[in-house]
Amino acid sequence: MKIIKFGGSSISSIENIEKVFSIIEEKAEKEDFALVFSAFGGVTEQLLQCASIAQQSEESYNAILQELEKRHMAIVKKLVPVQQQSTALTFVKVRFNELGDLFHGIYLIKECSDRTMDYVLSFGERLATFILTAGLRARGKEAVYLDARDVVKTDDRFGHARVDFKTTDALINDYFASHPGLKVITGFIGSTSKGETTTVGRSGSDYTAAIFASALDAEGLEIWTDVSGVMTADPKLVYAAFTIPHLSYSEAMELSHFGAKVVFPATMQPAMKKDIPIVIKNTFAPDEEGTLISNDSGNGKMIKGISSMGNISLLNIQGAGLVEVIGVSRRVFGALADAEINVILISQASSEHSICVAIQSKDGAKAKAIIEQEFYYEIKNGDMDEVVIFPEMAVIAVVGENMQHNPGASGRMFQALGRNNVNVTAIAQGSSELNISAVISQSDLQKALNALHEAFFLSDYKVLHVFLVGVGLIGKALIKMIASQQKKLQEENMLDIQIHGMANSRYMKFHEDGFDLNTVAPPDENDIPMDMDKFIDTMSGMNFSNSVLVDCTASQDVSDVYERILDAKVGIVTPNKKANSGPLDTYKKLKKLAGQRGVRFFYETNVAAGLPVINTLQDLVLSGDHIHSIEAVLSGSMNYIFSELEKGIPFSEVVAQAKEKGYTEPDPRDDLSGMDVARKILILGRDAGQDLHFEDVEVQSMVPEDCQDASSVEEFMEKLKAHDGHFQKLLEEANNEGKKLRFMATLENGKAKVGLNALDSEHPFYTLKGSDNMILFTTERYNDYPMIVRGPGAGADVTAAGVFADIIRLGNYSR
Ligand SMILES: NC(=O)C1=CN([C@@H]2O[C@H](COP(=O)(O)OP(=O)(O)OC[C@H]3O[C@@H](n4cnc5c(N)ncnc54)[C@H](OP(=O)(O)O)[C@@H]3O)[C@@H](O)[C@H]2O)C=CC1
Ligand SMILES: N[C@@H](CC=O)C(=O)O
Repeated sequence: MKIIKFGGSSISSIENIEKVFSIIEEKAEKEDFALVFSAFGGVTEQLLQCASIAQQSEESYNAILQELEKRHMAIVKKLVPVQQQSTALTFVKVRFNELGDLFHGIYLIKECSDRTMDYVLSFGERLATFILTAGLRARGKEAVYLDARDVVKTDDRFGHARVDFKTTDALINDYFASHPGLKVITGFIGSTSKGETTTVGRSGSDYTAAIFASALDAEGLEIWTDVSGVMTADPKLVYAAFTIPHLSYSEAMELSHFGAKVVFPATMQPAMKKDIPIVIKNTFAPDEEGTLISNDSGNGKMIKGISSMGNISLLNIQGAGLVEVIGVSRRVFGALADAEINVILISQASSEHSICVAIQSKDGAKAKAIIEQEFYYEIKNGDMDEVVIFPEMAVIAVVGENMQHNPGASGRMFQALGRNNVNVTAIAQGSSELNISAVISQSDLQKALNALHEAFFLSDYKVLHVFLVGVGLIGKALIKMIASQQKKLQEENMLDIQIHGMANSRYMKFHEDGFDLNTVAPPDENDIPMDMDKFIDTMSGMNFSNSVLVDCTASQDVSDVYERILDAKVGIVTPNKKANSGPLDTYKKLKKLAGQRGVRFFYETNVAAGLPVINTLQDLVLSGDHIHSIEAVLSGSMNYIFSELEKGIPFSEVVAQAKEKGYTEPDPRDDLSGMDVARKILILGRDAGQDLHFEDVEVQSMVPEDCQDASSVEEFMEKLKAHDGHFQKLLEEANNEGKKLRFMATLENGKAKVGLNALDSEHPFYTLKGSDNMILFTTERYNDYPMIVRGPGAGADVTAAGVFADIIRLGNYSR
């Protein structure tokens, strides 16, 4: 025999009741059981509401009561055929008459005692169970209504009465022995030895079910609700949370204590004592496995779930005068207990200098006052500091029986929190090693839960949360590329890349669950006006673990916020060269900060788009090589321009083509002036370990003087036409000597040079074509022949691919 309980949400409507009846009918073919029901969904709350209104001497409770009566009558009429309705309709009518009288009494005396309230609330379960019994009978079941008050005997602590198990067990067994058929039992209620109605506290119907299961030595207890069992974390905060298939009683208790509200600890006690397995099932997804709670912990996973509790305040009681003074804890906890303040977590360092106590925020001010009163003289004498209260905190706890004697859980927990910039204010772990709890700021709660969830349950699976600034040529190509690879990365590389924010210079938009990258369009006037501070605030507000800012702009304003971003332990990936080619101090500061914060700052595409130049150079330096010189063609657009010029196309036209093909900077003057290449050689020099300043780079500009100040790119392109002859002449001069024009950068002896060179056929750059780049590293190890990197060095796809590769690398690093 099993006990099967359905909660209020499972029977909140006719459609749901039909689902419950189908489950019951299917089960009845296979096994023997008794049923326990709660009140119909929402009824208990409405009865409480009526009582509260009536106490204020307002008659408006009548309207609610009438609605309730109508609802119950309507359910009877739907479940029971007309010929059989009279008993159930009469039962409902009589109960509502009684309720009307009761509320009138409360209305007259403006008072509703706990005793009266229990009686009021009992109507919810009695009405629902009676009606459902009638419904089952109408479907041909031999169903018997059992008012639990006849068998569940309690003391008279109204509201949370204690069960007299000896009497109750005997009465239940007698009843079951003498009543054949399917017993349909009211949850939540009992009665005193004098016959007064009582309720058995929070989640009382679950408790009733456990009381019956225990009394009857049932083979199992099933609790059917609206969720598919106990989840690894709160699914509202952790979207990757999943149902835990198997928990021990202790694990379930720990999890429920900290907010996994599927089962309530006290509920389990009677079942636990008799070793009766409890299964949590979902009425709306009956085929799902649910959670089994039994005396063993199931699989060997170290951590079973992560729970949390918000609205916590932390009291810090400290002072030199507390050290080695016996009785301080007794006084602290005695004072709090006297004031009926529940202590959620305690932490005291062995120095005895401070005691931290976590309590509910609502008790914060009172607790502070009480402790300060208790230690009035110590504070006055300076032996103790004033009590400090940290509001808006949360407690998170990782729970699992297999942590016992198994090192590593706390290491993984605090590493995950630290890596995601979550500050831990207090820690507690009992010697049972069933849970490790930490107090953190409430604002970090979601991030912390996700970070821990990933660390313990998805350690092979990583979610990377991308915030993209710059949705132009490169940004758009990047989105397309991620969209096309997203599924493959998820399935084959366990890396889930989601874009949650995007912005251009005018607008920004966000999506908590991640944009659909196949359909998303750049932000426009229907979105939010762009404001970099607000962009960062929204990003921080989303509080994701593993976030990365991807800057696909050429903007100084955006690179100016990198310090803030890294400081907040958010990684950066960027093709934007502004930060690394700005003041040397900034370059150094960003590198240092990324190291200190343990986050990644990747900028492979700063030089030669997707070609592996930065990584190669950094690996050379890290492995102890010394860079003697760098000789390079670093501009895809300039190489394209000067190689296409050879085909006899006018200079201004090839510049337009380079722009059209996406090789140039947003403003092609950045390329023609040599600035873009100057930035690149500066970055290479710095990554090679040299303290280079922009002034150390000698730059030859190709921008004709009268074009430099053109007020727009269009005007510049127009003005350039007048100089086609000049560039044609340069080309002819080179060609006449059997040479080709290449725009190059060199770095040697701490000096960099950028400019146009005529090179003969012996030179490695002579054969370069289109947007090719080529970089020759002459180093201590690569001395006789330089190390060479060559390939297309500009263009939307190769650049986006480089940015994408950096993003993936960053995702893999944070595993
Ligand atoms: N093209 C290439 O081959 C390569 C390019 N790069 C680098 O990639 C970066 C992007 O280049 P590309 O895509 O061609 O440039 P685009 O001009 O096509 O796009 C730039 C994007 O940045 C946005 N933007 C500009 N300023 C801001 C700001 N202050 N705040 C928010 N968004 C801003 C623009 O918005 P809006 O549309 O509103 O102006 C636009 O969406 C540059 O740094 C470039 O040097 C690096 C390697 C190769
Ligand atoms: N404009 C640049 C591309 C990005 O760095 C180039 O021409 O190489």
